[in-house]
Amino acid sequence: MPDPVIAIDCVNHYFGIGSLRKQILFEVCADIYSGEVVIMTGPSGSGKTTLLTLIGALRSTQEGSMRVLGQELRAAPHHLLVQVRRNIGYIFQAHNLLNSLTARQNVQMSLELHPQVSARQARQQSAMMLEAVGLGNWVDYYPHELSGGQKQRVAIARALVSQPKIVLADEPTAALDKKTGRDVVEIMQSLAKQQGSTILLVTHDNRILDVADRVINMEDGRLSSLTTALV
Ligand SMILES: Nc1ncnc2c1ncn2[C@@H]1O[C@H](COP(=O)(O)OP(=O)(O)OP(=O)(O)O)[C@@H](O)[C@H]1O
Repeated sequence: MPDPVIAIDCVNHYFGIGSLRKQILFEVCADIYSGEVVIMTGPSGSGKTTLLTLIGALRSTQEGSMRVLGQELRAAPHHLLVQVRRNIGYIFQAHNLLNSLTARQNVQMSLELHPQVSARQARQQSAMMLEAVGLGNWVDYYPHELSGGQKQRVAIARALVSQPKIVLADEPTAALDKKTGRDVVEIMQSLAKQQGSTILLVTHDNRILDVADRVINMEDGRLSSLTTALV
């Protein structure tokens, strides 16, 4: 068995201090391997987003071990966290596109963290990625000129253009209708399979569970045993 790209061991997490301190995650353990599409489900407030932000090196791991791409994140210095983040594509429910930039410029932004990619290559790769998500005719449009589904596709293109080893997606279909939501997830799945990326996707949307290789469930801060593949 190869090493997991994400190895979570006995992670606890707390919010608040003093008498307000509250435990949110309880002894969470999971191993996620290269190329896997894993969906995390669970009730609102159960701790899914918290876990995703810990994996994404966006929040400090307090207790336990969180190894991402071979790097221990707990107590890691800032520059190592930044290095890990460069290998992760993030897709959040609020797509966070910059309104003053076109679709292509929004996508291109994530390549600016990669100095080995020239500006010309970045422009070309961004346009190609938008083409891949079905927005070839929309590269020069601004976010306010695009529909919710189109904006979400721009966010996917932005997350995938740098060929990240890991894609973390939090409710990527929440604002979308059934068909668009499914399209968006299938695009993510096929692009990630082509690039060999690992996808961890949080969703309440039962209709997309079949794209997963595995489904894991969070309840009251505890990750329940992994179910076998649904496909
Ligand atoms: N910054 C914070 N400070 C204090 N409590 C927080 C903070 N962020 C989240 N929480 C609490 O932690 C718990 C887990 O929140 P989290 O967002 O991880 O859940 P979730 O499973 O992603 O929920 P949802 O499906 O509604 O997004 C909730 O009780 C929430 O109120």
